[in-house]
Amino acid sequence: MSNEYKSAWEKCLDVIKDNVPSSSFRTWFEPIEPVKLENQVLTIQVPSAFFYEYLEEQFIDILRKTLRMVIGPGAKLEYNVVMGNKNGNQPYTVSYPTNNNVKIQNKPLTIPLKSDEKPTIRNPFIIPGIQKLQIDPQLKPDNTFENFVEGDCNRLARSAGFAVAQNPGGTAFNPLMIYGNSGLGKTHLAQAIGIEVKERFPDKVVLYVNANKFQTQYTEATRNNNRNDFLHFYQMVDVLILDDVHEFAGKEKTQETFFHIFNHLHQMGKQLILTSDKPPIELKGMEQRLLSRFKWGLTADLQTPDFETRMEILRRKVYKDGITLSEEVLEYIASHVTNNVRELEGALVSLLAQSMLNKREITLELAAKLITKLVKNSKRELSIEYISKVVCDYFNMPVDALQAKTRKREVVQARQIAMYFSKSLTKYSLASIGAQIGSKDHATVLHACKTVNNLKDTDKNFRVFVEEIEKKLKM
Ligand SMILES: Nc1ncnc2c1ncn2[C@@H]1O[C@H](COP(=O)(O)OP(=O)(O)OP(=O)(O)O)[C@@H](O)[C@H]1O
Repeated sequence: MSNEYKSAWEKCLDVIKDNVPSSSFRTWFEPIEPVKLENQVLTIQVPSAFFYEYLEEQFIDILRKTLRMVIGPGAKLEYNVVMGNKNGNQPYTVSYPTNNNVKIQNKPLTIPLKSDEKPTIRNPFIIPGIQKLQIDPQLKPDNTFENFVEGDCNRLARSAGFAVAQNPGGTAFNPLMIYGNSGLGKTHLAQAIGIEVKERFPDKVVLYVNANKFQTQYTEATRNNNRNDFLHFYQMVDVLILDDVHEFAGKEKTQETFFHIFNHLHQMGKQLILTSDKPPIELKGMEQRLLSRFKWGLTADLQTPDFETRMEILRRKVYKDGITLSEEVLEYIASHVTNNVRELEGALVSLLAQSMLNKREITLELAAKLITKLVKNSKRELSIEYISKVVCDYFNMPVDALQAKTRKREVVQARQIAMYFSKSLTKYSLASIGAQIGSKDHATVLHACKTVNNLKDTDKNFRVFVEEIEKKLKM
């Protein structure tokens, strides 16, 4: 008698298993625990509010029919939803009835709340007002394969990406990790895969998110006790594109959460696409178990495009914008802006803007004048490694000294200056800088920046060091 609820639920599972895809069964039914069966009301426990909603939204018909078959025509379902506790870590459960008598289409995507509870946040990408769970993939429509110029610099990454798009989750390239310096097309290529998947398989759930946004969402979810919802949301995605994964450096909790999402998706045969500014082996401040997973699939780099590829990128852009430009002007741009596709596009845009503003034809002279200025003023992308090297050279110490666990005054000072310039001259986060310089946390970097600012104001010698290093860095 006491185990009646268990055997009833097992019978239900036998029926459900034959009627839903096996991946759905594993995700949405295996985690359910039967709790009790009283007066034909079966209570089941689900891990989150989101889980409850999803079952009600997607599986209510099969649940209802199965319960009636197994328990009888008067069968009803009730949920115990596990909630995070606002004041501590102990989870607690809240009971919800199923919407047995309510038409699902009319049911809003919210749960009845106790008066003192704040509404739980739904997943951040759902398009409001649409009842069926739909996700805006967050892809920029121009970032297609068609608009991505192929060259020796990107051939491997592009073909791997294309293969993944034909058969997401079904190739050996899982995860596909695309890495390369800034402005070389990582985001474009990763999104091209997403766009192609959506075109070929419109029902697949594709999602692009950059690491910073993921981190912010995770922090919000933790603050609002919605971590389970957050996890479940990401675990539903078929193709997850995570851009700039190096931004996770030093963020242990976020890495841990992503690790679970990664494992779940990979196990379920879902596709992961990651981008980074470095190959996994050079990523600092990342957990080893995460790095080893990054290496499971294919790691492909994007290199600086050669002259021909740069010319083709310019020609396509000019053609797309309906502008005519002489080959010699294009050649001038392509031979002077060499490191970065974003800068190449930027140079072209500035040239067009100048010519429109001054109502002047774009001649080679105008191009030469503008590009010389642009190249001279273009801020070189500084890396944390480069900054560390310049600082250590200045103080005549080996660059490894910054990583040493020492409190020697000169090392601490050099480390603080390297942190200060990394914060002011790169777009890395405090956590990422700390992870790369001496494995410190974000608070240490913040403290370093404050200390350097203070000493610049109060200590003349120190100010001279900082100014001289700054000159070298900006040379
Ligand atoms: N092979 C290419 N063909 C056409 N356009 C390209 C190509 N590579 C890059 N681009 C264009 O260059 C610009 C910068 O590319 P993207 O933003 O993808 O670079 P990224 O490597 O992700 O840079 P970051 O690391 O700074 O985010 C975009 O406008 C993109 O469309």
